[in-house]
Amino acid sequence: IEVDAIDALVSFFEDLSGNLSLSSPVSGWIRTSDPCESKWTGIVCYDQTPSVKSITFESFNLSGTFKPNTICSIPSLATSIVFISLNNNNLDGENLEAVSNCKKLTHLYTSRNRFSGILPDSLSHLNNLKRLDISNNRFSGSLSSLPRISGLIEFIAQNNQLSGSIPEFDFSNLVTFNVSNNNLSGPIPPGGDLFTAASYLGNPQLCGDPLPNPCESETQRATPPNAAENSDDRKKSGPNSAEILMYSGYVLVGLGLFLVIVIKLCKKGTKKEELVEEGDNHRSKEDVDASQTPTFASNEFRSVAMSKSEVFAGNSVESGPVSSSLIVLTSPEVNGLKFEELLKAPAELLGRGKYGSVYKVKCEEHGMTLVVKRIKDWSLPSNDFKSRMKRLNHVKHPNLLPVVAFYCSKQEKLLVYEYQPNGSLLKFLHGMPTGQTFDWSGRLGVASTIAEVLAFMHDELHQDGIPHGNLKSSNILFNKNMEPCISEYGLMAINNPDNSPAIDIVNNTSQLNPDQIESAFRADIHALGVILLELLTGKRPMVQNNGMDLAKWVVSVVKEEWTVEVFDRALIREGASEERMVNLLQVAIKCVDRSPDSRPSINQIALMINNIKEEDERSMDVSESPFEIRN
Ligand SMILES: Nc1ncnc2c1ncn2[C@@H]1O[C@H](COP(=O)(O)OP(=O)(O)OP(=O)(O)O)[C@@H](O)[C@H]1O
Repeated sequence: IEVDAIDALVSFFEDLSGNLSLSSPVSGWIRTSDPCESKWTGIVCYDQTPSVKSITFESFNLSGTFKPNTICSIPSLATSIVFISLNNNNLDGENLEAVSNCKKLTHLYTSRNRFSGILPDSLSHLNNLKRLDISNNRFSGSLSSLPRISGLIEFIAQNNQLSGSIPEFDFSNLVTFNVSNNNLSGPIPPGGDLFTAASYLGNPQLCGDPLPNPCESETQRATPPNAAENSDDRKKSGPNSAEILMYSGYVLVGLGLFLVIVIKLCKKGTKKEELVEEGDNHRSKEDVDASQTPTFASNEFRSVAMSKSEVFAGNSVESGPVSSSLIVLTSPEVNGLKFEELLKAPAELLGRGKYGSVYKVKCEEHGMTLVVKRIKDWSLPSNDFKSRMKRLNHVKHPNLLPVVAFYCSKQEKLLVYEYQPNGSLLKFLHGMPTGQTFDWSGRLGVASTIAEVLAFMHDELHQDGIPHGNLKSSNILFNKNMEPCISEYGLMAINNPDNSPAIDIVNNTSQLNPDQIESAFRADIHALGVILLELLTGKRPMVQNNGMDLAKWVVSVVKEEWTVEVFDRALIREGASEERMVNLLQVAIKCVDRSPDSRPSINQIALMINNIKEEDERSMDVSESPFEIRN
């Protein structure tokens, strides 16, 4: 790295750090060392060229000033830095408009600081920006220029003092958008209703869909003059009371529908009520006759569903309040599948997990095989479940298995996925027929993909408080191209490896406070660490011979300096690089750290694993040269 860039970085950090002592030790950041070679804290460099890729100082208690001009005026830094995160410090800013000279920036995170003043217009020159988080500061001014950033997929700006109207963003491109608790006013622009009211609440002068208060012209049209007082009252009492009114309406509609269904069922006579036992399910005789083969449908599910067999295709999940018999199909591939067909189709029990049973269901007419997961006793209220489904449906990643349909009632919830023909990572690692191997580069590829998907999902769903909650090797499935996909994101109770009383046996994130949600995300990191350990050791995550779980066992062996002992013999035999296995092991051990706060962030983990993978790929290229000696 050039001297002027090093000088600029050191001055930049001096300005950031302020006078207070930092919450974590920082190494490097002196003029006599190189940021990439000496691995300065908070700096990540590119592998191929020694230049700075990202600067991350999250929760360091930095109390100085963010002066982007110091780094963004140096061409080599301005053209290399893509990621800056200064979340959760005590920073203020100076000459913030200069950040627009860092033209390559894709991520800019400045949440939870003391930034104030007008949000610089020049941010709109950051053409590559994908994610911008300025939440929880004191920024003022308008948002008018931001829609010019065409590729923006995340804009998080709640809890500031922003004013003026909301401009016309390309909402269909945004996956996260939150401007709640500002001073914004006027109507929510077209497309803004793709997000829920939570994205807009706390701006008393904002109106229109999805907020409960219509805009003035609409109010005048809808309410007689003598009702104006009432509508004012409603505004004063705040959106919560209005929301309550709205939801009460939904409840009434739901009750109405429920009554209709019950009456219809009664009219159908008692024939259907003759139940026969089948395993732990009660099924009607008629149903048993209809399909001699076992199906997955419980009587409760079947009776409600059969009385109202509907297929709701495409984005019907968006269409507002729904009755408890609703099944929503969100994938074009399953579009057109009749609900009865799904119910009657032959089903094979794949397993009974902690939270329910999983069935493979063959819908022959459609040439499709689906998987239905039946969860019992998940206390998440139906409305919360539906809004969670809606949110999850917005977040897509090619290596994340989406829910293609769902059903919910108070007693049970059904989730439908496409069947993945190549089994799970658990099976791949621990149930391979002898003679077959799962080689090092394959394992490293899986590790890097899972970390990348998890980083993406955490990024997308952190605001919503939705972690995976049940990440494990049986939930990593190989698709038809043998690519690993994470399944069951955000659907289950929260794993609690730390046995923290804070999140003990809670299965409804909406009941968690922010600290508990944070713990839940950190529990995902622990779970990822266990998967990395399974990949490295080839051992199951369960209790080992001596009564320890895998993480404890690995940590104890490494402490005794017998590190090589932990690796899967197959990897050693294959001649996998010991150095890179140790590097991955170090990442895994950090992930399973007993103190959740000491675990690295998912973005750091994804970067570290990716670096190991890139190094591995490079070494393979070079090793093809006859002069190369492999380590
Ligand atoms: N979409 C799918 N395609 C193929 N196999 C699947 C699919 N979903 C789940 N499975 C497999 O079905 C089996 C049972 O799944 P289940 O989710 O019940 O297991 P689990 O992950 O051990 O339990 P739980 O998630 O309830 O803790 C597992 O082997 C899983 O890999």
